[in-house]
Amino acid sequence: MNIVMTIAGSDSSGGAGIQADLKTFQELGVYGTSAITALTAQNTLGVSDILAASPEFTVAQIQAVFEDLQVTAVKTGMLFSAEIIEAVTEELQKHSVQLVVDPVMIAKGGASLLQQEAIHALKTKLLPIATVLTPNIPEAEEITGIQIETVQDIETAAKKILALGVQCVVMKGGHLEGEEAVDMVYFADGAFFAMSSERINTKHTHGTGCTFSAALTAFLGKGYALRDAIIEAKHFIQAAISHPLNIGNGHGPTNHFAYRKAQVKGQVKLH
Ligand SMILES: Nc1ncnc2c1ncn2[C@@H]1O[C@H](COP(=O)(O)OP(=O)(O)O)[C@@H](O)[C@H]1O
Ligand SMILES: Cc1ncc(COP(=O)(O)OP(=O)(O)O)c(N)n1
Repeated sequence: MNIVMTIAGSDSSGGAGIQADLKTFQELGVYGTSAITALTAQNTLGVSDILAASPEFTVAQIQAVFEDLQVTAVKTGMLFSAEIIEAVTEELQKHSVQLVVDPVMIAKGGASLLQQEAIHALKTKLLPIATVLTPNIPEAEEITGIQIETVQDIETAAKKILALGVQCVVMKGGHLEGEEAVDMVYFADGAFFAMSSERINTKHTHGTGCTFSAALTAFLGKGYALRDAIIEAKHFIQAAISHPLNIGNGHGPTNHFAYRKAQVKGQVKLH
């Protein structure tokens, strides 16, 4: 059995965070474990409260799992504070795992899920040990200080991120405009490719980034090569966005159960 882990915050409404990750893991046939960094009181309209775990308790969860189970791939989501990032990095450095870092910063409703002063720790501690970083455009802007408006800006920002030590960066284009949702993938060795899929006209995109990075982690845990895992994760999120559940009064969740039933072949084009 392939065992993977998510280190992230709990979303009480189940569309993002730990809940989205575990549903995605289950759907992709890997065994999901978790370390919860924070509880959020949240629904499809927004986040109303946050209770962070201590760095010590976050690490205790990771240690309990790793002492007993053979985890091969880990993702991080909401990490909330510099103290949690530092503690998680120190612990993960002891293990040989593929690490997907989703640099969760702001929820769709505008709530801050990462303290401003934690961005330095993300860049200097966690990124150097990461296999792949999956920022959306605002997150890439925050990490690099570059205002991203053009494809050239995306490339410049990606190169700045790779210089921090991560092996690969997926610049997610969900926040851009256009008929296609385009993600651009850059590797430290200079390789590059872009993936595009039809942009679905929907407000039900709560947890898209969490779900994409969880699917990527699951495919890495199953032994896929990094490039193939990224492409298959894009298929997974496209299926999840294309088959809406239509629940809640705000930004509803994606459908984590659509991938197996949906016809995903040909939905993602590579450039
Ligand atoms: N409306 C959409 N239609 C199709 N794909 C989308 C849509 N919105 C986001 N995506 C895809 O979902 C994934 C997550 O992207 P994004 O929404 O930018 O992340 P985040 O949730 O971190 O803001 C990316 O692969 C992106 O291209
Ligand atoms: C607990 C928790 N973690 C992460 C997020 C943000 O998830 P993301 O996938 O970036 O989705 P949106 O916030 O853009 O919908 C969250 N809301 N809660």
